[in-house]
Amino acid sequence: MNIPLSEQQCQVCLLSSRPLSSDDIANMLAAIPRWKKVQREGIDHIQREFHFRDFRNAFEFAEHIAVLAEQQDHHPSLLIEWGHVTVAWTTHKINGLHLNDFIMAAKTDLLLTSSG
Ligand SMILES: C[C@H](O)[C@H](O)[C@H]1CNC2=NC(N)=NC(=O)C2=N1
Repeated sequence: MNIPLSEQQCQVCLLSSRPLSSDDIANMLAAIPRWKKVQREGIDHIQREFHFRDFRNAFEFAEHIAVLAEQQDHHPSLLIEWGHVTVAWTTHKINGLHLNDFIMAAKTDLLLTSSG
């Protein structure tokens, strides 16, 4: 029985780890349907835009993500704007997507419900 992504912990990613294949990415995106695969400078990321009523709420949500990132030692790209936070995950060490990125995306979605 698979453990939900949001309940998994990020693993140590080795330099020798290979980025996920397009098929793997497509399969794993099914578990986090609000996220989409994008390219930034030719590198695969998974990205989602969250909407809030103002800047303060956007900033507070981003703060929760920052705490999570420190806990898991896996860090996002965050764009914080009035009413919006755009979150993107990739694994810099391998210049591509890793299971850790999907774990963090699922944990990010959970923050939304817990941070209200
Ligand atoms: C030394 C530290 O563990 C590494 O630099 C971690 C930090 N956070 C990270 N975050 C992301 N997104 N990718 C990484 O490769 C990464 N590496």
